[in-house]
Amino acid sequence: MSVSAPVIIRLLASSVSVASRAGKIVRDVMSKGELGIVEKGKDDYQTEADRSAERCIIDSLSRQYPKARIIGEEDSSPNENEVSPEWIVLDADKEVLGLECPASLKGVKEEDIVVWVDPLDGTSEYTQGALMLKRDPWERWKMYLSHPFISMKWYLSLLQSNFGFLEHVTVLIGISVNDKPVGGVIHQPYFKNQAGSEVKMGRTIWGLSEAGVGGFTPAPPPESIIITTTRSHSNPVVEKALQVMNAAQILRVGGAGYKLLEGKASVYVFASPGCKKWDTCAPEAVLSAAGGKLTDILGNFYKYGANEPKPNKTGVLAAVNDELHSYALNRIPQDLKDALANK
Ligand SMILES: Nc1ncnc2c1ncn2[C@@H]1O[C@H](COP(=O)(O)O)[C@@H](OP(=O)(O)O)[C@H]1O
Ligand SMILES: [Mg+2]
Ligand SMILES: [Mg+2]
Ligand SMILES: [Mg+2]
Repeated sequence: MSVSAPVIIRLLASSVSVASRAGKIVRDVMSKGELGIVEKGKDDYQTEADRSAERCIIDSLSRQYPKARIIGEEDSSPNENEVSPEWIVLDADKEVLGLECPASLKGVKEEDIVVWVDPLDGTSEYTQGALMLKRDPWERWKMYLSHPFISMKWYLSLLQSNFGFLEHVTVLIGISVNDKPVGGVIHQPYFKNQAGSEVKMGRTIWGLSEAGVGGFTPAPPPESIIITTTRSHSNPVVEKALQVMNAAQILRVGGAGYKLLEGKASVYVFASPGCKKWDTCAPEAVLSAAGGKLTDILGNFYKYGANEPKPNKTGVLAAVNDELHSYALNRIPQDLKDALANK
């Protein structure tokens, strides 16, 4: 790797490479079918894929950037004996390495960086996707019975959904400096790239402040207001904030990363404290590098320093441009904003 490139560029390039490897781990765990689901809290689950992908990312990055602070959702402390050598990725994406570093980021030192890692965003959709890979209806029913957190309503919607919701799953690596997300990687393990008759799985998108985005072409926003929100963590306050938007359509999809990528929606509204810093750091960096804005429901930016609280207590409001962000912010009633702020 070019040691002459500024550390932000090298770290972003390393993150692009390791995110693809983590995506392969996510697919491999699913193919094996042993998900190893652990309940962390209410509506909050972890699988073997979350744990292994996190070890792959954190070990790979911390070996190369020992002075950066790296924080992962799953808190899986690196243990030399458990990390398979194939999970250590030391190469770096060539396209990102060749980027011109913005002047404001050239002087950033490794110790100034905080990296927020969500090894698998959309765990609910991932575990539900596993059901759909069971072709035998009896096997599928038995697996459903071992997923006590999937309601009958969801089960029926899954049966209608063909491929489940695996496309909603992403791997997120967000890079912050001075509390601000400046670089982000969003990898989609189940994105299908059609090359002739061959299908290659996986796509990686990156964004760097003042430099732009790569790995995809941002679509122009839809003409009418289309909102995206949670599929699996709704509640009456979340619904109230959606009703006031006067939206032409509401798309309910999984994961924080996927909502901002999908290209079909222009605003993401989530009036709930459920998302954490690892859910929003990479998406905020990519969105803002593409001209969008992500704040809480009150319109304030979150801070991404290592000692900041992990929960995004006052919800998420994101839009593809400032105008739509202001529109959505003004529509949310003050009493709802106060209720979240005082929770
Ligand atoms: N009420 C809640 N409890 C736990 N996690 C929540 C939550 N609401 C949102 N989240 C987290 O925020 C991310 C996006 O949520 P959603 O898909 O509902 O929009 C998910 O990340 P993970 O899948 O990485 O855990 C999810 O777990
Ligand atoms: Mg989780
Ligand atoms: Mg997440
Ligand atoms: Mg996660």
